[in-house]
Amino acid sequence: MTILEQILEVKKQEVEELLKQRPFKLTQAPVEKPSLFKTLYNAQHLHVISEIKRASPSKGLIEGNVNPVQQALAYERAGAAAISVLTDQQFFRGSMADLQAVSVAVGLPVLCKDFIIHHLQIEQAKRAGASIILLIVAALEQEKLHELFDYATTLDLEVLVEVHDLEELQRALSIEAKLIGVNNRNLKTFEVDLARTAEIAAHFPFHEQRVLISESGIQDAADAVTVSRVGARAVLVGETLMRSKNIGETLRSFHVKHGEV
Ligand SMILES: O=P(O)(O)OC[C@@H](O)[C@@H](O)c1c[nH]c2ccccc12
Repeated sequence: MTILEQILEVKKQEVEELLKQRPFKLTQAPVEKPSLFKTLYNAQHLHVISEIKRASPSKGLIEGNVNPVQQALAYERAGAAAISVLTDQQFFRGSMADLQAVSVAVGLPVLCKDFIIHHLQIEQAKRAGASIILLIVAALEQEKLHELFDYATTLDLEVLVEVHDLEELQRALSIEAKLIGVNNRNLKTFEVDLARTAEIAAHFPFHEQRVLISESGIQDAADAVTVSRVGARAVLVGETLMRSKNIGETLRSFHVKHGEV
């Protein structure tokens, strides 16, 4: 079984639990967040979606003792475009409580980073204050992908649709996804290669109103230049920022000006 298959097995069990807890009570009205799409579409430089990531299946423990709110505030001060919060508990040591605390603390858009396979997870994310959810094309049948995308849209959530190859790009385009992320990490083998972004970019309809985001494996300014050159409007960065001793400096080093590289 690949790691993605293992994670999806656990997600099915989690959804069973969620079904028992239904209906959810909305404890607080979610706060209005700016649109990530608008920020990226109108930007003059490459933006950073900064991730709260304690651990991962590929890297093990990254920063187990992080205070998610302090980390998110540091990202906000440094000029992040959005905060991504891993909410998966078993494989990434995150939680919905992390997301909720971060969403209340920052004014930025907040992405619920999880493996979503059921609409109840989307409701849960919304309830915790997410303004964006992730849908991973490789984890979903096309019909389900479409259904979950439409459902999130009706809840006023933005949707980051994650792809890894050209076939998945076509699937994302066909549901009218506007925020499309290329995961440079293969979720089946953990292999990281920024060439994935270049490959997808070569077939990306930049003339339509869509933005391309390069996810995973961004380590330094040279990597940011590499993906910016092929047309990425943002990078999604976890580990490098989690380990950084100077978040402001690291993050700003990724703010490569468009058209100047
Ligand atoms: O820590 P990195 O290599 O900067 O990667 C961040 C992010 O792209 C990665 O966490 C990620 C991208 N897509 C995912 C899907 C599920 C879990 C995690 C991810």
